[in-house]
Amino acid sequence: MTREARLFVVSGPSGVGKGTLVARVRARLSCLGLTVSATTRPPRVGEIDGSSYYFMDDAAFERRVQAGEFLEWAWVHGHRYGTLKREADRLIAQGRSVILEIDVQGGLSVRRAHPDAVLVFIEPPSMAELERRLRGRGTEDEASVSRRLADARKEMELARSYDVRIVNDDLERAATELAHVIETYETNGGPSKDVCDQA
Ligand SMILES: Nc1ncnc2c1ncn2[C@@H]1O[C@H](COP(=O)(O)OP(=O)(O)OP(=O)(O)O)[C@@H](O)[C@H]1O
Ligand SMILES: Nc1nc2c(ncn2[C@@H]2O[C@H](COP(=O)(O)O)[C@@H](O)[C@H]2O)c(=O)[nH]1
Repeated sequence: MTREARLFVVSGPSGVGKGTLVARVRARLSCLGLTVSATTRPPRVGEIDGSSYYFMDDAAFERRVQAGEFLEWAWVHGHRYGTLKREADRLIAQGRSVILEIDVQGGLSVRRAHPDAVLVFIEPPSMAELERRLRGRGTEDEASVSRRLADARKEMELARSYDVRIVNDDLERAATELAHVIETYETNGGPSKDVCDQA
């Protein structure tokens, strides 16, 4: 059986728990790659350039857009965010499946470029719980919380275009569901053990 890498897009409103879930799943499926995005958003305390994001100003981002370096990019909550082609290509070249943790506009662009990508939407148990998580994280000022909650409603309307929807209620249960989705879609295309051992 031929074994090939797959692209998995994980989207959902800001604060729903995508990063937390993906970290859990990667601890279980150690071969899974995760792209580091580029953004014009200023770094938060503790974020590291090249690891959390590639932080860049508008001019640098625009130069990369013009040079065709992005697999996808979008305006999200007032800033630009994008996946550099080389980020995904580097991981795919290693034969590993790859997760892109990106917004819905970006997810739909990825599907156009890679029709076999699997799009997973993470939903909050309720809007009240989403707000609690976003505020509880302590990273956003009041204006940013309001903007992200307003954007959340629009993003959730696009969830129906996604292949799979997972409610992140109980973290452990949701992580098991996401890991199961990835393993299921990888059945005919998962990376070989050799690839994972070398990753
Ligand atoms: N199932 C859960 N139950 C309770 N709290 C959760 C759960 N999942 C994540 N959280 C918490 O919610 C907050 C937001 O999570 P996280 O930063 O992973 O969200 P995100 O979707 O990646 O956000 P963003 O898109 O802004 O990067 C964190 O404080 C995290 O600990
Ligand atoms: N289209 C893209 N969206 C992205 C990418 N990386 C992140 N994101 C989205 O941004 C929001 C906000 O992130 P934050 O770090 O400022 O909280 C996040 O929810 C993602 O949906 C990307 O490369 N492309």
